[in-house]
Amino acid sequence: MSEAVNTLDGWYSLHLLYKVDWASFKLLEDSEKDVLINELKGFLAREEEVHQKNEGSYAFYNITGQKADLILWMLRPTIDELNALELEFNKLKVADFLIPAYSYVSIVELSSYLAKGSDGDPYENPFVRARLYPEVPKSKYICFYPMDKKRDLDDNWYMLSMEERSKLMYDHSKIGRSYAGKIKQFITGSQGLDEYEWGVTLFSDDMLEFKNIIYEMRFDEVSARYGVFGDFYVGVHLPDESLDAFFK
Ligand code: VOV
Repeated sequence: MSEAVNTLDGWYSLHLLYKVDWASFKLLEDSEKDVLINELKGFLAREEEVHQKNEGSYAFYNITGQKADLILWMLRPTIDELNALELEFNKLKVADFLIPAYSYVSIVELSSYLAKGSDGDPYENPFVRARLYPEVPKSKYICFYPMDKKRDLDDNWYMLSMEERSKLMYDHSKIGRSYAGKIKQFITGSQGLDEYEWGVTLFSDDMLEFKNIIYEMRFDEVSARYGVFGDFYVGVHLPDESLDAFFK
């Protein structure tokens, strides 16, 4: 059996994607829309408060295309908190007009392929903590997709030796690092929690950078040989001040 990689695991992660039932929504009076939008703003303000206190984080974006209209990404120390938050969100008035499109449960993950052995508890290392309990940025654009590593007989990531996987991950990280300052990436592990093995959530102020990095990585062996991808969701940041324009 190949040696399993150790992971450091941070906040729990829940991606919720919804379509808006515009036909029903448009029948509401403006005053009813205002009540609903204000209630949603209250929910997001509470998310922002938690984010500011570094007790969790979140992102709220308008998805482009017909797969969904909205993505709400929430991070918390426990799955119980995410479970309660999902319930709270579903009880908002706006949820009467939202149709679930996709959801993804995972945990912020840091693998040890490239870790330099260091003394002490890694969970106390400030650099590690910043990765495991991250501040999600409010970049203009988001790109989210789930993915697997292949388990075919000929190409099986899980049957490679630790040395081979570490070498491949090193090459992967070299490409990733060339996008420093352009893309912020969050890898969440979902083995045993959801359909795919990882969620990839990227943020950038330039949508083209998503295409650039993902295309470049396709030529790298980790993705070219072993990457299996789910649906891609891209979208535009939906800050508080844009909610009225979005819904009305
Ligand atoms: C800004 C871009 C960027 C950077 C810097 C980066 C770097 C790194 C490092 C250093 C490491 C390993 C340590 C860790 O941090 O876990 C990883 C790990 C990982 N990555 Fe990555 N990745 C990026 C970006 C990036 C992208 C765009 C993708 C999607 C691949 C594609 O073809 O669409 C991806 C995938 C992953 C995955 C699935 C893992 C976990 C693999 C596993 O088997 O455990 N990643 N990644």
